[in-house]
Amino acid sequence: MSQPRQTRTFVRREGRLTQGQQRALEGLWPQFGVDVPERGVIDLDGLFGRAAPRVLDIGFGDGEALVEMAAADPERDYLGVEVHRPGVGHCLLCAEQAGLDNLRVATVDAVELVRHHLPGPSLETVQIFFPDPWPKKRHHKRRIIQPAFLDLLAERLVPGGALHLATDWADYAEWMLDTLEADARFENTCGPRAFVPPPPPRPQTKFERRGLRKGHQVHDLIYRLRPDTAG
Ligand SMILES: C[S@@+](CC[C@H](N)C(=O)[O-])C[C@H]1O[C@@H](n2cnc3c(N)ncnc32)[C@H](O)[C@@H]1O
Repeated sequence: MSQPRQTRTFVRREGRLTQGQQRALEGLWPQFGVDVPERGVIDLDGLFGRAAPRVLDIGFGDGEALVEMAAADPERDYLGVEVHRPGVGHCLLCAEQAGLDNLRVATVDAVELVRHHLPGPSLETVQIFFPDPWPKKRHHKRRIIQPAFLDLLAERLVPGGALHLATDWADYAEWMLDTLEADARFENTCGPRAFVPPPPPRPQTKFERRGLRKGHQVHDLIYRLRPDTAG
């Protein structure tokens, strides 16, 4: 499959905020929010107040699965990035209820965050659960999984770091396989062109439930950055 290089991303930022979400965005931002600088990389040790293995969750939606993962895994730090502000507000409310101190949230374009503001190699895991599928063929170039994005992830992941993807769109699952298997820096942890056998090692997400209700099959893929090819 020939795939275009990624040139720009298409994101939906706004949406109706509940009063609680609006209050959370204002009141809880100092505790959980990441003020991404106009230029330069984020000091992750300073942000989390410690040195620890780090997980980047791209497009966390309402954040409930992300909060569940962070709460169950206090030894690792979780950095979520999401542009849809109601989801961010909901995530902040959940993070406060869970009493988390290992979660931080950014509301910028994930591609820009990874490209310009994350030091490399700094991430033990990157997870992208149910990214926008862009099902029309003429929109495939908008999909976040692209060779150029893998270039960025290969630079930001630590040697041996994991890239965990999930989708409920069969065509996107094949696209992910084609893109990752063509990149010699990444190794499929389940064997060539294999999906992770169910159940996947992660909580169920909101969009996953939506897909299952529509009768979609869910596919998870976990790749590792080969240690000798780390960026
Ligand atoms: C289909 S939803 C999946 C949400 C969540 N992971 C789940 O499984 O419920 C995709 C999410 O990715 C977010 N998103 C899409 N492109 C993004 C980008 N470039 N940067 C940050 N978030 C993005 C959207 O706002 C949306 O909330």
